[in-house]
Amino acid sequence: MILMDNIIRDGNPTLRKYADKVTFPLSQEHQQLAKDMMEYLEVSQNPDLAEKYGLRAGVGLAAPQVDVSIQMAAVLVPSPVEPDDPDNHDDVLKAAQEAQDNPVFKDVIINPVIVSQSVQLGALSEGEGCLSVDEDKPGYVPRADRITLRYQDVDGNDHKVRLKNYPAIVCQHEIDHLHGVLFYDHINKEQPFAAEENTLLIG
Ligand SMILES: OCN(O)CCCc1ccccc1
Ligand code: NI
Repeated sequence: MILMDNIIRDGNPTLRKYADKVTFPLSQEHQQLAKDMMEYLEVSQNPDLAEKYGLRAGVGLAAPQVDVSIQMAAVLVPSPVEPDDPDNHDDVLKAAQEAQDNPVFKDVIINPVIVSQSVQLGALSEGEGCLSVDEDKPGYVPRADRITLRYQDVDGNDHKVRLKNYPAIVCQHEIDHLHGVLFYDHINKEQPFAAEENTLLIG
C-alpha cells in the first residue's frame, strides 16, 4: 500500500526527470504499481481511511512521485457529489463513496500524449497543490481548458479521450509530472493571480 512516506517531495531529482516510456506487456512490478497508485487515490478520497492512514487526498498520482520514473499515472476524478448535511459524518461518507462510484474520469494512463488542446485556457480558481510539494504555492496555473488525450491502459489498449475543465486540468497536472514539470512552474512569478484574459476559472 502506498503511504505518504512513499511519496517523494520537491527537491528529489526524480521529480525533474523526463520519465521513460512504458513497454508492454507490463512487468509484474508495473502491474502492481498501477494497482497501488489507483488504490492510493481511492483510499485517500475516503475521509475515514484517509485519516486512518494519514493520507493527503489526491485525484491523481504519477509514478515519478513514488520514485519510479516511468510514464504512468493514476487518475480518479470523482463526480461532484455534495453531502446532504456536511456536518453529518455518515452523509459525508456516503457522498464520498457515491462521488467515487461514478467518477468523471478514472483510469491509469500510460504513455499519455495530448494530441490536441484548446486555445481557450482554464485554471482552477483555487490554484493547485501537489502531494510532492509540501508548501502552498498560491496562484493560477493556466492550462488548456480542453484536451484530446491518447494513452494506453494497463492491458495495452489504446484510448483517445476528450476532456474538459477539471478532469482536463488534472490530467495535464499528471502528464507534467511525467515530463519533470511541477504545477508552480506555470504560476506567474510577478503576479500569481494574473490570468491571461478570457482564461476560464474552474471551480
Ligand atoms: O500529481 C498528483 N498530485 O500531486 C495530487 C494533486 C492533483 C491535482 C491537484 C490540483 C489540480 C490538479 C491535480
Ligand atoms: Ni502532483
